[in-house]
Amino acid sequence: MDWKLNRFDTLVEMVSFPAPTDSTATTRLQLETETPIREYYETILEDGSQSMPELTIGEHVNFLKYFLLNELPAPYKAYDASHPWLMYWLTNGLELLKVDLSEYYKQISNTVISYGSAGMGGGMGQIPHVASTYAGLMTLAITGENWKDIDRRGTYDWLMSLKNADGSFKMHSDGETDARAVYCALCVARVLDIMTSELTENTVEWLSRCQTYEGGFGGTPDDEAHSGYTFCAVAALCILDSPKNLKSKCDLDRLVDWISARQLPVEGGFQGRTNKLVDGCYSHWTGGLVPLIEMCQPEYFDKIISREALENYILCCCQAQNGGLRDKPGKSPDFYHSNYVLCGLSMCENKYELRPDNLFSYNVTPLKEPTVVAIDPIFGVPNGKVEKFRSFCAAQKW
Ligand SMILES: CC(C)=CCC/C(C)=C/CC/C(C)=C/COP(=O)(O)OP(=O)(O)O
Ligand SMILES: [Zn+2]
Repeated sequence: MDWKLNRFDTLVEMVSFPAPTDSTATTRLQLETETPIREYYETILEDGSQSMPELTIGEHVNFLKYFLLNELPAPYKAYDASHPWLMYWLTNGLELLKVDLSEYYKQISNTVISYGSAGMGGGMGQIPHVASTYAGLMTLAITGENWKDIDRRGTYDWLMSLKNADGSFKMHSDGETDARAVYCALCVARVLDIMTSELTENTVEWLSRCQTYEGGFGGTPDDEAHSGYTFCAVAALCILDSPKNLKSKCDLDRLVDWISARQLPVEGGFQGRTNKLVDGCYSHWTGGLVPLIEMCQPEYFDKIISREALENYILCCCQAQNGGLRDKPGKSPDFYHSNYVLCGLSMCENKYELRPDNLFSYNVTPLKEPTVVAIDPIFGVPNGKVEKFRSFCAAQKW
């Protein structure tokens, strides 16, 4: 019998599976993706002919700033229901890159508030949607403007209208129910300080039911585990109760194993679900789970994933030559990937620990000279922004 050490230095039995007799579309795609990445790493790491690339900050700033300040080209009409998302991805990406956007804060905020004050739509005149509202309010948390224009009572009543009896939420009136909706609704309720026991009744139980036999969470109970939904579910559990208590709300060990298994051995980046390809945005959706668990179980610090391998993937494979960050080599950069790859890089550069005196706030310690701003691991904006917005709201009547 063969034995090996797992990452907690415990002996485990090695299981060997027979080699597949034939390739499948999945294995072919995986090989097509990993082979050029392996070859590229070999030129850097083995013969030393190239050095590890740095974050090309200037190029990424130009890419994001151009699109923040100019009219979007025609192909972007597909984003017509995602105006608040465009504002969030571009503003947050630039803030993470330490750009001072204060001269544009008022203009950005006036645009965002035009999407609604008691739930925001995807654009002017569109029905309110929790994902648009999450993105819009996170943008306002960054800018610090127009906070008094938010109708908190109206937002609360609207969130209650989206609540299902089983504790879950719909994305919009008559819309779909999933873990994204729960995360977005709770982020909105927390930042506006309108969380009540009525709003959150049964929600922990519903989220717990989304954890699958694999250890990750599906969008709804019995769905396939996917890191987009896993991030939403686990971050939502952290909003409902301190990250310290995560282990009483889910099978934490299974979750930890599932997260570790999402880091691909050649690429170093993450996939979002079993047997799928690496993608830069999972640096946040999968990688963002790591600090939440490290805050709950400090002894797991740097044992769940390799931050170094993820940084290699981000720096070597996600940077487009002319600026912007992307899913993988061969893909074009976009705002969504630019933001979430930078969020992942920020997680790599910092250690998060719960404060002993307040289990909802955390100390952030840089692990090295940071290239990007430290992110709030639950809300996805620079650390401290949500608490400032929440304190402002807590001092107002509603
Ligand atoms: C707050 C908020 C709105 C969060 C969104 C979370 C998120 C990213 C969910 C992902 C949903 C999903 C099943 C993608 C699969 O896409 P795919 O099949 O194209 O990708 P894959 O092959 O990598 O699984
Ligand atoms: Zn992606």
